[in-house]
Amino acid sequence: MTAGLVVETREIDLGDDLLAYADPAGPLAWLRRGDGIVAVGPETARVVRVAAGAEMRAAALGRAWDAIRSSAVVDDPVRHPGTGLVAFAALVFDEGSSADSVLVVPRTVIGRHNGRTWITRIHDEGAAPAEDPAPTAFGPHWAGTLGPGAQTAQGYQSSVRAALAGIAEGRYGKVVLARDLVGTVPAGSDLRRLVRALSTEYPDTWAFAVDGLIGASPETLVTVQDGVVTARVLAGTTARGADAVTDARAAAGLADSPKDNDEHAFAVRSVVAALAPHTRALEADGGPFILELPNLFHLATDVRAELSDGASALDLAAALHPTAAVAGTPTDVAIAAIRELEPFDRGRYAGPVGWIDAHGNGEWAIALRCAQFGIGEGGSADPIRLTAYAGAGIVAGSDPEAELLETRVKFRPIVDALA
Ligand SMILES: C=C(O[C@@H]1C=C(C(=O)O)C=C[C@H]1O)C(=O)O
Repeated sequence: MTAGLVVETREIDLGDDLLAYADPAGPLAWLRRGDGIVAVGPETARVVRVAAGAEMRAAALGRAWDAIRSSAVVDDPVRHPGTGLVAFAALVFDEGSSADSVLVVPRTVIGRHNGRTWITRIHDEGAAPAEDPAPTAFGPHWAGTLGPGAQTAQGYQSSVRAALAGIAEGRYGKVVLARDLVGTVPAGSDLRRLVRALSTEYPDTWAFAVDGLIGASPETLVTVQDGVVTARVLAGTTARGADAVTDARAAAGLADSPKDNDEHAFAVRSVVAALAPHTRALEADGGPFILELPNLFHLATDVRAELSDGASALDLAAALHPTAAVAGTPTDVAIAAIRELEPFDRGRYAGPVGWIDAHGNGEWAIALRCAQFGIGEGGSADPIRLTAYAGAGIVAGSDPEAELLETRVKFRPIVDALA
């Protein structure tokens, strides 16, 4: 193990756009309505990758993070969640995935919260701290291509029918099935443009970019801020209407749908059960409310609690994952059904993505409405490959065609941003 890290946070004035400081080829960012944290440039202080193995990957990352933070010397007069030593991370959905779970400590981080902006410099003991950061102009606009992946539209509907048979046989109550789209973006594309487009178009989501996983998730897996824990459960979805009348009808239909309310109740129960051992004064909103996104409506429930055992945001993300919103119920049977019915590896899609600081604060979303870019995979002249994913919860009464259409609407943020 190398020497510890030296960390220094200071308040500074920054322009409006934190993304302008990020690495165009591999942005590292977590943003919502302009607030959040962004790594300056490509340089990192530590990168931990965990491949499939005997140990749960979140536990391995947690241990690595404990070692990094316990040997760090931190000077942080700002003392705000996300200041001081901080890491971005993205974890795989399925422990058996051939993708890595990853934790990245950048060399320089800038952040903004409620009008305060700061910079954190992180370097090895004895090394020089990073220079003052400078924004770089965005590269030219680019467009990507996207087409069918391993799971075609036909294949998806067959998998939904197979899941309905599994539900009818009583093997599981709910399973979330996804499909994939694959494509490319031109070599040298400024990927910050995608992050910016997603965060502008979908302001009520977490826009994230971690190790090539880029998306805009409406679903908060968990946040921890000075001992307060929150989560936002989404399950139950319908596309927005084309005009005011059909839009209102769609929202009312969702609110009244027994199928969607059942599906939602499954998901809320799984979150409450996972948080209960680590919290007290756990409150889930009375009934679900309708969350309005530009492309669809979701049934949503906000959960809030006080941390009772000192668990970190990463610990809680690991305890919560996979929720019924992205796996199904019972969890282990649903995971087995996903392995059988999805002809691709989810990688980090539907896994936890977020950040953690040295005090255990953090914000984590479920990696939805996203694509994994193969940054650094080919030569610098090769197009960058990407895989996008979207899924839908299958319960008794689900219609294969309606579920296919739901995935199409969920792809829209990424598809539009690549057009
Ligand atoms: C699986 C996805 O979304 C999840 C499934 C939902 C549903 O089935 O209604 C709603 C929100 C998410 O929890 C996805 O976006 O890919």
